[in-house]
Amino acid sequence: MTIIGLTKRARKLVVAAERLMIHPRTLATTAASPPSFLTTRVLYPHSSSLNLCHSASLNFTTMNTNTTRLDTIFKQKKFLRSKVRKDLRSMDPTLRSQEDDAIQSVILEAPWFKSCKGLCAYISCSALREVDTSKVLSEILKNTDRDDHSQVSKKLYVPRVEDKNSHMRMLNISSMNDLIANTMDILEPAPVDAEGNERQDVLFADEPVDLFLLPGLAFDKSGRRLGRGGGYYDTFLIKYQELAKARNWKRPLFVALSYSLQILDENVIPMTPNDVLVDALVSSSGVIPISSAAQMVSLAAKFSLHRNIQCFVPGRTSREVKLADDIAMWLDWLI
Ligand SMILES: Nc1nc2c(c(=O)[nH]1)N(C=O)[C@@H](CNc1ccc(C(=O)N[C@@H](CCC(=O)O)C(=O)O)cc1)CN2
Ligand SMILES: Nc1ncnc2c1ncn2[C@@H]1O[C@H](COP(=O)(O)OP(=O)(O)OP(=O)(O)O)[C@@H](O)[C@H]1O
Repeated sequence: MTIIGLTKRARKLVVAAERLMIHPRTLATTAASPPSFLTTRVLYPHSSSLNLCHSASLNFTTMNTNTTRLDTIFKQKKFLRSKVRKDLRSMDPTLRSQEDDAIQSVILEAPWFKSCKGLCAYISCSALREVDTSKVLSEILKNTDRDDHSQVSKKLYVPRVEDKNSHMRMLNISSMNDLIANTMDILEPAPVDAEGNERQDVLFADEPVDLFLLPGLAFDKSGRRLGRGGGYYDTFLIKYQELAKARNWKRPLFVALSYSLQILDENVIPMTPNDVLVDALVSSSGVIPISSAAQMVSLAAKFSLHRNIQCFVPGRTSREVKLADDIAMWLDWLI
């Protein structure tokens, strides 16, 4: 890739990134047109009768139609969840463990992970057949404990379910001993630590997090994510996006962890306007960047590698090396 070629491509990405910063990444605001399944006749069963309605009953009919449409989407989600759960249950344990290791190695080596200073991650639950996060978490916590600066020390927040109305908090932990099993048998932090101090809630922290590592049942390469149906994550991600916008913080990267069998064809995962798209997927084959923000990160990583090689190419002029340095700095600033 030439430097000139890179700047042109990078410029396009900046425009895309600016658009991304203006619009939060919910399906309602980012999709140029509704996904095909939202416009099919199946989901608009009463659309032909709408024209015949008296205007006074139009609102009621529209509400009814929307409810029917949502009901259908939730039914489709439920059906898909059962299918993926079944596939996960019959996944070969050796393959699962290989994918767990590969996914975690990809994360630990990723520049966006190495450089991140704060993140929200889930505590994987083997009974739910979730991609394992134990190695990633122990790397993060090892670093917090030892204060060994071989990598950036990271502040870790993990989920705690507060009630059944999709209310979840992300609380700071510094050790796996801070966790206890909840009624769903998922490990989560108690609201107060051993000294009786309230744990820090990421929504009240002075510093932003750069990254979310997200669980889910199914994903696709356009960023759709099917959760477990509680609405906890979508509600939280929207709240965090609003907070970041109000504080003028850079929006964190939303990265979902996925076994290969959980990556479905595009347009198969039904979506509602409240569903939040992810920026990237990590599978055992590597990172799949989706949003322009994620593509920019991946581009910067590739360029930084390219630059390191270019600096040592005999015959490279100091002007070219300087230009490469400037672009790398510019990309660092941008992402
Ligand atoms: N590890 C982890 N922690 C998490 C989540 C998650 O998905 N994974 N959450 C993400 O929201 C929140 C908790 N939400 C959850 C929602 C459903 C189930 C669950 O056990 N679902 C069963 C089916 C239950 C049913 O339908 O009756 C399942 O999926 O098999 C667990 C957690 C917060 N913490
Ligand atoms: N038929 C329905 N009508 C209205 N709301 C529903 C219906 N079925 C489920 N919900 C609610 O919609 C919310 C979001 O459900 P959704 O399927 O988007 O969750 P999810 O994306 O799988 O979960 P999460 O965000 O935790 O990963 C939940 O609070 C759920 O209770």
